Amino acid sequence: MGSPAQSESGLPIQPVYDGTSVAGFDADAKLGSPGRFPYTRGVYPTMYTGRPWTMRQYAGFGTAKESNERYHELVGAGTGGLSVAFDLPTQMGYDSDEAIARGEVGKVGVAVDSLDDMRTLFQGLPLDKVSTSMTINAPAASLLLLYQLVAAEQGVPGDRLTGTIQNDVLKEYIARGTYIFPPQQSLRLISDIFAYCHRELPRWNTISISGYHMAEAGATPAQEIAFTLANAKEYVRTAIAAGLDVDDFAPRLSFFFVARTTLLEEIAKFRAARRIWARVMRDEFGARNPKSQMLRFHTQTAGVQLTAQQPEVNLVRVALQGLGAVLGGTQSLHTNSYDEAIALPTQKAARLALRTQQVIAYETDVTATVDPFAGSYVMESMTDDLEGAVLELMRAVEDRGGAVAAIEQGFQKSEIEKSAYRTALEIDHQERTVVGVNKYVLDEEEPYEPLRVDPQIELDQRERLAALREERDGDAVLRALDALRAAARGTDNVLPPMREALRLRATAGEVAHALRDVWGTYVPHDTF
Ligand SMILES: CC(C)(COP(=O)(O)OP(=O)(O)OC[C@H]1O[C@@H](n2cnc3c(N)ncnc32)[C@H](O)[C@@H]1OP(=O)(O)O)[C@@H](O)C(=O)NCCC(=O)NCCSC(=O)CCC(=O)O
Repeated sequence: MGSPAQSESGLPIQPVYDGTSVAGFDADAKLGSPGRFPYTRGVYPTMYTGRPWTMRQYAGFGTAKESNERYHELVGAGTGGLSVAFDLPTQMGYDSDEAIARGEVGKVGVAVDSLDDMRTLFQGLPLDKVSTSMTINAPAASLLLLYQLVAAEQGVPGDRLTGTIQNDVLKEYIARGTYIFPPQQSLRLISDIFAYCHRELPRWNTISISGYHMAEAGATPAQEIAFTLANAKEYVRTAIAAGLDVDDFAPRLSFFFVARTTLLEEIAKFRAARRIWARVMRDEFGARNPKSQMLRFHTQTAGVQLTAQQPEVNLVRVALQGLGAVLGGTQSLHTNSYDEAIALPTQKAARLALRTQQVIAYETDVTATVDPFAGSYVMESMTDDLEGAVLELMRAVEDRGGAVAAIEQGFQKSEIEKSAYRTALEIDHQERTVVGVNKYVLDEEEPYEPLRVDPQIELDQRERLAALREERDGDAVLRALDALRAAARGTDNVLPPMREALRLRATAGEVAHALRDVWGTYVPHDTF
């Protein structure tokens, strides 16, 4: 027999697996049936034979008006859910007319400053029918409340709204960077959101606990799952300590992972993650509601694996990555556009990305049966191996005092950086093949015309803000922001006064500043 290869997590992959690889395998305990504890085989009994995953393409750029047009196009092309990308100032809690926002307005997503922008963003989209994901973290409460206010204007009550806010600040400290407040205050705000949604928006997924960005920063699959589940445990612990019942909020926790081109390990990763989470929730937190034990997740194909060289090859990579997500039982999927390593996707590239999902869903047979790899020697062995590696890393986080303490010690970040460095060296030394980059290189590439965001939109956005500040009742806004500060200083849920301020057309930036006044901001203690 040949020597074992190494998986992305550094685990051996044997050239041949056989019955001895799974000797003593207890199928009842490890797999169960689909839709039953420990959910290894998927969270729903019928999975895609009952309903396909949600095709949810992440999009947004420029102004609310331009993004609204892109959403109408996507819905017209057959996408099943919306996914909003916000620009950096919005994600950092600044308005488009602040000095710090200059040059960034509308660049990596849409600029949303106020109720007026939110209304434009969803013009003509019935919020009782479409489910909407918003990639927003530190200012998640504001954007969610603006969405609720717009829905109310459409006559849609909170209990009809479905969607997700990312709201996962712990991974922002580790990998993504759009944090505002220190960890304790961030966790308090997140618990307030859980409590508010339980009362007002019971079908809303209150958080999307994300490994994706850690993976993009270089985390291995085992690190991605371990650090994500460790963060999830921190959120659960905080909410329980704040007096919430685990079965009141845990059914609405959701997750978000990457899908790489290494298909087998990725499928094993999703299966292992479901099994681990089900046991954590039942055995460590005493969750009784099966929905609290189900790890439901969104997947995005790995952006970091896309190349600027020979960009059309990315279409092939994305198809393989998307296939892995589906074979792993994802609930929702974003397939990247082939030009994303270069710029924002063009309309044609965005459509092709959606078409890729449609081919997997409607032209292959992988949706005809649930968890097709179950019982395969290699798949069950790799699922077990990954489970072991993930549990070991989760223990390492616990040994450091849990996710927040480990973040403050720089643990997750430095582990991820080591992995990223190893991968970069392997590519440089040609130990890892990247087609078109270190092998099969073309001497001359065809020119490519990327999408560019018009700088005029920043000026337009500033004008609209100036008009808003002129028109609204400024004194009422100031009073509402004072009421928000008072709630932040005490223990009352901050969302009701925040909603009132936003309804009076306070901007998202003003709301974030009011909270900064009371809570301060987070300064990372980087250890290098
Ligand atoms: C839970 C998920 C993962 C998926 O929710 P969805 O609504 O799409 O799917 P779902 O909940 O599985 O299914 C919808 C409803 O159909 C039901 N259903 C589904 N399949 C079923 C089946 N086979 N049998 C019976 N019922 C079924 C479910 O129970 C549910 O109803 P009930 O609810 O009544 O039970 C959610 O959180 C989500 O949509 N997340 C998306 C996150 C996202 O787009 N993130 C973008 C990040 S982009 C990013 O960060 C990029 C990088 C960057 O910016 O840095």
